[in-house]
Amino acid sequence: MSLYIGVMSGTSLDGIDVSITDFSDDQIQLVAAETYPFSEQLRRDLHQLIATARTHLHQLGQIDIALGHAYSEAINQLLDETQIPANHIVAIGCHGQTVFHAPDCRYPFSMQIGNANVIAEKTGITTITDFRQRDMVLGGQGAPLVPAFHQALFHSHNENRVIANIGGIGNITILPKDKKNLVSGFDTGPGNVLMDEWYQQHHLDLYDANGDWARDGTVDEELLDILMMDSFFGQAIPKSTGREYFNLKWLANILTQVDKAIPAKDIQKTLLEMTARSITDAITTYTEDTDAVYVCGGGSHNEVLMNALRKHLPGISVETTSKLGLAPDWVEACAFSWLAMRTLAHQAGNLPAVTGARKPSILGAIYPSNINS
Ligand SMILES: Nc1ncnc2c1ncn2[C@@H]1O[C@H](COP(=O)(O)OP(=O)(O)OP(=O)(O)O)[C@@H](O)[C@H]1O
Ligand SMILES: CC(=O)N[C@H]1[C@@H]2OC[C@@H](O2)[C@@H](O)[C@@H]1O[C@H](C)C(=O)O
Repeated sequence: MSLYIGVMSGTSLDGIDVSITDFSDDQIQLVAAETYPFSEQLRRDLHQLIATARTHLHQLGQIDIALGHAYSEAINQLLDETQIPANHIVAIGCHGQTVFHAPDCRYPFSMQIGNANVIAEKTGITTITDFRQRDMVLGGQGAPLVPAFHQALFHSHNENRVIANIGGIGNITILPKDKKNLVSGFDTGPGNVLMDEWYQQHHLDLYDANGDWARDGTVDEELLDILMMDSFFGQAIPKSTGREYFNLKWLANILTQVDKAIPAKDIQKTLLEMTARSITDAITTYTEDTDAVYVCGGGSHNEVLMNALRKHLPGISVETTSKLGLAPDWVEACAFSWLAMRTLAHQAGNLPAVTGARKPSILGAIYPSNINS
């Protein structure tokens, strides 16, 4: 056994995904996975930090350490539930919580918090984090990073595949069956983030389960046209984005350009349609002869969204990654355990064709355990 842990808490702030994967004998086998909720306080602090992009350094330090403890507790809980001793785990790959992603400024950076000193100490397991910034030093976007894992796990010689992750933000990986054609991938824009934020304005829950609220709404074509005019959608690749750009302020600004009152659930349905269209436009623009699209991330549970994707991709099969043997909720966490494995093996984790980096690079910072070493 060659067991690695992956930890992902993504842009949706819906919790901490922890996976245990076995990479022995060149296989990629999910052993166990679970999502653990943030405490209400931590979720609120993270949300405020991300939504306002403002903080005191003291508070930032506190949230960084608190999140390190929350990750450690989640990891230790999964080890407890599975009865796997910590010293059977080679390493943890922890994505951390993105609080700001700025790939296109003078000194590009991507800030993930969740202190890895805490994780290495509280779990007794070597921890790897800060996966994005080395790629950015090399001129890359630092994102998306999962395409290399998608290639390792999901590439097929018989089928032209696209993997579509629909988390808070959406991103696709294009996997041509002919290996001579390069694997590519990029962020497509908002996944669930705007739908979530709009839903939270009108309900007490965090998201529109199964798309039930949107289901009864009607797409407002005028609003959709304005939403789709955003320059990010037409921007050349490589590209990546985040909540610092696509957020309620962005939406409010666009709503002022529509000279009429639109019912809230019609806005929800229009946001859903924008997510679907931005993904399917990206697929039709950048691929030829796609046979199948496999969806992962929480958006795969939204029936209305899945049907919208199908409507815009006639003749192409649209399923979830479960069909390929890995449930959609665990793809990102597994990807970061795989990236940790690559780092320890001194192998590159980024794909320059995806991020735009000048060359492949080993990614991440290693925080060695005291117990295993
Ligand atoms: N049953 C469901 N019905 C509809 N939507 C759902 C359901 N379950 C999850 N989601 C959506 O998926 C989101 C979480 O997705 P996921 O965990 O993939 O995002 P993330 O990892 O935080 O984001 P990212 O990939 O951008 O980092 C929720 O916020 C919600 O919008
Ligand atoms: C900066 C950042 O955290 N980006 C995330 C986000 O969520 C989806 C999309 O935007 C993707 O680019 C990336 O996450 C995945 C894990 C990635 O790097 O592939």
